[in-house]
Amino acid sequence: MVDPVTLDGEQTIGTFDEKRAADAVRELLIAVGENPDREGLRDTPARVARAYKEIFAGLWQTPEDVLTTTFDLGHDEMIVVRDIEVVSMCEHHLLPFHGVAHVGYIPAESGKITGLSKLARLVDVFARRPQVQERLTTQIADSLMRILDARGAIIVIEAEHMCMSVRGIRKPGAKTTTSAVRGQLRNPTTRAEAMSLILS
Ligand SMILES: Nc1nc2c(ncn2[C@@H]2O[C@H](COP(=O)(O)OP(=O)(O)OP(=O)(O)O)[C@@H](O)[C@H]2O)c(=O)[nH]1
Ligand SMILES: [Zn+2]
Repeated sequence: MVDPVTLDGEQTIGTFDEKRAADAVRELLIAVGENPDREGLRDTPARVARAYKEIFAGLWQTPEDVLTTTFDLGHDEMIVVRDIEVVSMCEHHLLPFHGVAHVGYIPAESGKITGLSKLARLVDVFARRPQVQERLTTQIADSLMRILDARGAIIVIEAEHMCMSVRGIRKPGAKTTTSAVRGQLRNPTTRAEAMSLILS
């Protein structure tokens, strides 16, 4: 058994236990009144366990793991990547929420920037965990500020929550927008410029 790892100095977790997850899914099937031994469900517990391992893979990664490649391009102005597809799991119901993330930052004066794909990877590190949309948004912003020494960061996430569409209040199509703004992007003019890039 691997030692528990500490992520972002805030979270201590164990390993993904595939057998335990499969046993739990089997129990769940029994609890809902199904027969987990019927042919169609026989492989389901193991399959669901593998799916959860993938869906929650972000629990095994740190933002530092993906923001490794940095260049000094002498570019110290705002960079925005729009419409990064995001799929995460609401921690209240373990149902997906999905939508898009827009990620912008102002690099450190040194011009330390990261590869564009790394911004999408950063989104995934935090999305692939049991989440709430607000925390997902702030964790991305805080990582950019901390790891890239960014002078500013702005993250906007628009998502639809399955827990609001397929159960409970049942309002398909309702979208939730969250934002996190840090550093120089709190300045109203800079923020407005970022928002115009995000919304364009
Ligand atoms: N703020 C926030 N709330 C969320 C998120 N995902 C789900 N929720 C909400 O979490 C709340 C949980 O409320 P509870 O009253 O404990 O659970 P519930 O009885 O299943 O609530 P209903 O969904 O209203 O039926 C619900 O209002 C969800 O809509 C999220 O990312 N952020
Ligand atoms: Zn939910």
